[in-house]
Amino acid sequence: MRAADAFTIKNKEITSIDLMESASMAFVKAFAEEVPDHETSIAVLCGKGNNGGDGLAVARLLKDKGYTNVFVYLIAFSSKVTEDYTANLKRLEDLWFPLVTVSKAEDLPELKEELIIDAVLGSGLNTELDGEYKLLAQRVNALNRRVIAIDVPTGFPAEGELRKDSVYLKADLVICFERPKINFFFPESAQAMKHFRVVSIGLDEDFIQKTSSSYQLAEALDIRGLVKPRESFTHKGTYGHALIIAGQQKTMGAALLAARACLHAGAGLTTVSVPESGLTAINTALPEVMYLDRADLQPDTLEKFKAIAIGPGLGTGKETADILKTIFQLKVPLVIDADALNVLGNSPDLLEQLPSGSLLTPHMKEFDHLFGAHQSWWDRLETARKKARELQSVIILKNQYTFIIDQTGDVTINPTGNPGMAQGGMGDVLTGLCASFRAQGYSAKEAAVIACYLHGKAGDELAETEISVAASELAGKVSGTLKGLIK
Ligand SMILES: NC(=O)C1=CN([C@@H]2O[C@H](COP(=O)(O)OP(=O)(O)OC[C@H]3O[C@@H](n4cnc5c(N)ncnc54)[C@H](OP(=O)(O)O)[C@@H]3O)[C@@H](O)[C@H]2O)[C@@H](O)CC1
Ligand SMILES: [K+]
Repeated sequence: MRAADAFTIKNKEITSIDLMESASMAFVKAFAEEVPDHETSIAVLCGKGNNGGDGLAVARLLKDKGYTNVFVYLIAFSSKVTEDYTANLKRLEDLWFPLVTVSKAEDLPELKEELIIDAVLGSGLNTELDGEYKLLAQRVNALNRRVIAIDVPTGFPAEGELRKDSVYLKADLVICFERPKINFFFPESAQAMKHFRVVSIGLDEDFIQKTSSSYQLAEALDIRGLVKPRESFTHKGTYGHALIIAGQQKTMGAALLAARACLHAGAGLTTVSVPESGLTAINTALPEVMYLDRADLQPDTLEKFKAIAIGPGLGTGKETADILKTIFQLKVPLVIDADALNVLGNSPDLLEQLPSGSLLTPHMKEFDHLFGAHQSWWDRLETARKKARELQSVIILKNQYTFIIDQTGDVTINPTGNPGMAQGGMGDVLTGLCASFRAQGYSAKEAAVIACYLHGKAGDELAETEISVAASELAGKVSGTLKGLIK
């Protein structure tokens, strides 16, 4: 993003001070939606870099907009200032704006304001906070006021490991410029911020698009671009035959959920392989779904499938390992989940035989069981990027924001989904969706991106009217949600 700033200034005939003005205006517009009451008393804490420069411009623009109680505190711990900071300070001084200079954290007065705007440090941060900045952050945190940060919370690195003992100036909301930072998507970011929103500041979009970044945020438009419309004269054979190998006598529900999702996501045919005791349940609950006896899981029977998903409720015993050995010999695209992942975690030799182009769908525990324990999500994601390249497979690392890591190590972040979906069976549904899209001929990465986005989006739609979302309900909803996405 810093490169995009520089490119825009150079090529769009916009000066850096005007870009700062544009960023500050975008901030103020979003701020006004969040804090509509113009009487709110606001303290703007400004460091001496460009983040502080934004803060000074924001204070002036808030006044212009009719906010009557805006107070500026100049956090003067450093002797260095930027040019645009100085220019914005002059603009404020010309308006006789009252300014309080804070040379040491202990000099910060007992702030009376209801709301604090954090413009102390932004993306220029080069190491974790210590000294006066750390003391300042701790003092402000202790006030327990509502804090809205400009671009990033002070002390929060845009990328790299988020250490548990780091100190940040905690924000309720971050209004950040142009693109979210990768570290916003890790659970550890909760130590520094509750929510974020992104505002456009007019950076050169072509440049951003062309600049290769290892991280992409999935958007509805991407899904529209990926999903192929259904053409006339197509038939069930066009949309592939998926097989789901899942369930034991006491975990039949997992198989039913995966099969249900596979069916509703549009596979031409769905077959499920469960113990025979599950046959009645399949016939009753999912009359469209066919059954394959476990004894028939042999290479010549399996070659005909366009995708095979394995794992939900399957158990971690020898049977699962044996089935994995069989399907690893085939040329059929695979989706590996749950107990099948745990079996691979138990046997590295078998993991080495994983066919390229497979799709793995671990949650954090399954991931760490497969590839070793991790202290931070940054490290976990780095391992996922390495392993996806080594295995030439796609990894869906499930989390509040799910990461989809492709064979080149690039990461697509899925933004859909909500806490209402925190219920058992959701992973089984996702596996069914992956199998369905793989069977329909999508690549492992395409299938993963469509499945994750659709899964969360269907959940979001249900959560508009429901506190919690049941997995079976979600599985039944995906077809309608997909239709809405591609309209
Ligand atoms: N580029 C653009 O065109 C636009 C940029 N914009 C805005 O600029 C922000 C980035 O501004 P920035 O690059 O000036 O850095 P900023 O975050 O203000 O801090 C710089 C100072 O912090 C210091 N410092 C670093 N780490 C430290 C630490 N741990 N503890 C203590 N000090 C530390 C560092 O000192 P140094 O290490 O260099 O001696 C330096 O003096 C960005 O977030 C956005 O808000 C928008 O206006 C849009 C246009
Ligand atoms: K900040």
